[in-house]
Amino acid sequence: MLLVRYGELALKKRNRRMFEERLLHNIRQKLDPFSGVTVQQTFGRMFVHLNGADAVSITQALQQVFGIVSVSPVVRTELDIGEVKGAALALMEKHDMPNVTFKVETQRANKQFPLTSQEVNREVGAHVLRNTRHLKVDVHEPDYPLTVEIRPQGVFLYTERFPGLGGLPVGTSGKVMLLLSGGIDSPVAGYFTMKRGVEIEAVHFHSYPYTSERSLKKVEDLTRQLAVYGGPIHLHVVPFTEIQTNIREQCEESFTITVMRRFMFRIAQQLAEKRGALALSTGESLGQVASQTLESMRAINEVVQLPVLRPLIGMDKQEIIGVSKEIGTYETSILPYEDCCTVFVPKSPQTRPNLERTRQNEANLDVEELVNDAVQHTEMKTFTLDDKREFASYFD
Ligand SMILES: Nc1ncnc2c1ncn2[C@@H]1O[C@H](COP(=O)(O)OP(=O)(O)OP(=O)(O)O)[C@@H](O)[C@H]1O
Repeated sequence: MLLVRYGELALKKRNRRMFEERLLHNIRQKLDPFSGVTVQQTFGRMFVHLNGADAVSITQALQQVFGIVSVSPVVRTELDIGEVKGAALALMEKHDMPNVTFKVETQRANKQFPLTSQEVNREVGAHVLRNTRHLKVDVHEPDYPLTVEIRPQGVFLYTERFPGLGGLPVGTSGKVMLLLSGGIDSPVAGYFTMKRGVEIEAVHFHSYPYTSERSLKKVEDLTRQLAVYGGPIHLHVVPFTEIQTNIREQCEESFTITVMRRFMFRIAQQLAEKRGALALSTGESLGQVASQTLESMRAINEVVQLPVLRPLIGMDKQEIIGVSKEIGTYETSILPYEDCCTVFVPKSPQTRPNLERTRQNEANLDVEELVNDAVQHTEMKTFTLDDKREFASYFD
């Protein structure tokens, strides 16, 4: 079986129970495709009973679940030193090669056990040394620390510890609406938002026919990739052509980007309120492009009341690219595509838009009607880890 450790030990009692229940739910959901596998929560950790399923694939799946600190394949024996020695030898035999070292580390949480930790270390270590050809003991830097945990329910032995993603289980910190473009940054922002336990829904602004079906497919693929970490994700696709056309006709060219972003935020906020999301999240970082200066952010933020999370604010482009490669979104993000923001690019956009002039630029637009109309025609699709379960629906 697999031993799953989780962190955030500072959590208070009530929060801790919620954390554990949610983590258990998320692990079960993640392991749903593996038949026969069961999960059990006991004494501050979880055990995954493999029942014949492949330990490597399941460990990899668990390494994509937020809230898990590490995973170890473990062997359980009865509270009997003879059995412990046998299990220790079976675990170490596969590493019996020249120049490989080990060390037995016993933790005795069960004081009823007749031997002390030191005695278990000695007996188990001696048994392994006697029955293998090459293995040697190194107490300082062993290749394989062999942990023996003696607990009331039995003895648990393991040599490996695979790191998890850490963070909090998705669903323990409320819901956020992520503005998801087809670029590199916003999927990474979605990943970091989920890392702190937030469930996300995504919103994408699509300017058909200026932006193609292919660019929409790309955003759907990115949503699917984020669902690997967050469970099923709803994607709201907003028709944005009408608004962009109006902006182009009515606004000074240099203000089009700022005004367009204000519309995106207004619409995202309405959708967030409909769906019970408490904040927006974007892939903005400071100073990367003209629209990402503090002055721009202030002009854009002005139109919403919900908090706007910007998880990438302290990151350099190279760091963001590094994360996007690790989480598997990079290859999709760099596919050529048109975003609604790149279709009508002004020659010299305002880098420090003045608030008063921004408002004046919207004076000739029927903001409320345009926003309501876009929200009404928004289409919602749901993407899960398992593509076959994808379905589409509409809401008014
Ligand atoms: N078509 C869109 N649909 C939804 N959100 C968008 C769209 N275009 C931009 N955004 C949001 O605005 C943010 C800033 O967009 P911008 O194009 O200025 O930056 P970017 O650094 O290229 O971001 P990204 O790599 O995520 O596209 C994006 O990270 C995303 O959150």
